[in-house]
Amino acid sequence: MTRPPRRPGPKQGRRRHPATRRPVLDGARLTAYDVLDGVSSREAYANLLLPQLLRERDLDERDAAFATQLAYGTLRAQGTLDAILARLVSRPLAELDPRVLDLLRLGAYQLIDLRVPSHAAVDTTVDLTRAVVGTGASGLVNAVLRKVAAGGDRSQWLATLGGDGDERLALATNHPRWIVDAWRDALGGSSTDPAELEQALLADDAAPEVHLVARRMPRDALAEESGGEPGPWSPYAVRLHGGDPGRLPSVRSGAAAVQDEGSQLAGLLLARAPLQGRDEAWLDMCAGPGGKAGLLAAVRPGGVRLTAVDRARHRAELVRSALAGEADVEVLAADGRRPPWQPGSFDRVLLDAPCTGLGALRRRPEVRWRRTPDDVPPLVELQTGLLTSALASVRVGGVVAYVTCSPHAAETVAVADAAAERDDVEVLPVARLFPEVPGIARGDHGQLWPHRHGTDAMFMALLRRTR
Ligand SMILES: C[S@@+](CC[C@H](N)C(=O)[O-])C[C@H]1O[C@@H](n2cnc3c(N)ncnc32)[C@H](O)[C@@H]1O
Repeated sequence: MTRPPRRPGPKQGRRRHPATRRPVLDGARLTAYDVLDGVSSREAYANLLLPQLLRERDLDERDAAFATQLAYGTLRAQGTLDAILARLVSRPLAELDPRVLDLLRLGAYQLIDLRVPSHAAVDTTVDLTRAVVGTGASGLVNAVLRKVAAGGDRSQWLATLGGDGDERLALATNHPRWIVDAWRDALGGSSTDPAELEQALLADDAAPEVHLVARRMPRDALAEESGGEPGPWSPYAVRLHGGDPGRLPSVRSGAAAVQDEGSQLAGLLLARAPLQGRDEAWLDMCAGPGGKAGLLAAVRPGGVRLTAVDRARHRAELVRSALAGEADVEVLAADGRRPPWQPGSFDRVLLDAPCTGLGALRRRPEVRWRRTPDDVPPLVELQTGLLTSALASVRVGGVVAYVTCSPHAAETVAVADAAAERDDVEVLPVARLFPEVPGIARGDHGQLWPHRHGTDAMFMALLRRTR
């Protein structure tokens, strides 16, 4: 959505003396700025901070949509915006007042991606600068943004920035270089079709549709209530094209919930896995905040007891709320690597491991700039420890589903394949359990993709204890 500024109102076109000009701040832009500031100064998560600010400030629907577009769009495009700004600011960007840098990004995003008329984008950002930083900084913001506007839109700026193939791809798709490399690697390494890689990265950057899961109600009833359509892969999924899912009575009651269709398939993987012998005890080893545990509780056969665990006490509490009203469930705050249960206690174990989240960037716009390649090795160590414990927790003949919301090879295939080298573990092919989902096989494991499946890039491996 691109819209002209609503304020400062009727006098907008008139020339005024800067000293006497009293801007009325634009609620949408101020809210978007506050999100950027929260992300950069307090490491806030945009997907948590923005809804909170929208609620507190009671913005109307139009302003709320514009604030969302500005905040998320600016965060996603940060790498490209910074590459442009670095050409126009004489100091290194890191030496700027962080508030000024955020304001420059917000203005530049409107100019290059939304094509807001330059006077509107520049004037509103200068007003915002005066209000949140002071008049001193407004001259710099004004001058730099005028140069951004003079350089044209995104495609003109990309041509100006130049760079080699991968650098250009990173800028064009709003990803850091190392994530471009990781996605290529996951899609097939050097034999990856460049057009598919670009499509995948663009899909990873696009705002996702909202997916619902019908947990304790028929899916058709949820589709009718929400005005959405049945999802193509999960028998429980409904895809929404708009609207606020939080207002739906079924979501409020817990009969349905918001859950990416890929996450639903990850839960279903555990439920569908072939098992020999008893099927009575399921474990969700990293359950917070309880999305997959909620689905497992709903789809388990009668008589199955579900234990849901999270190391973080507050996340375990969220699981408790997600499972409220369910019988035969137990929620524990515990470290999955030092389990309070006996070895071999469970028939099925879901390990939805903590990971870089590189497959869910579309819903967490700032994460791509916060993560670095250095985050990967400690996560791999944690994932490996948790998988070892998951395999110890499952009985002989039982199954472990290892899942990440990342396609990065080190935390997916490498972790699962290392475990599969043990002489008491066998790999079960994932694609066989999802014949209705094309293009899911990643060797014997499974991989969903935003550009193929319209889901997060979830990785899934299925391992069976053989002795
Ligand atoms: C990817 S999230 C799980 C998402 C969840 N399965 C869902 O669908 O809502 C990973 C979770 O693992 C938890 N975690 C991290 N280290 C852990 C550990 N050593 N033991 C148990 N849980 C852990 C984190 O607190 C986080 O809630």
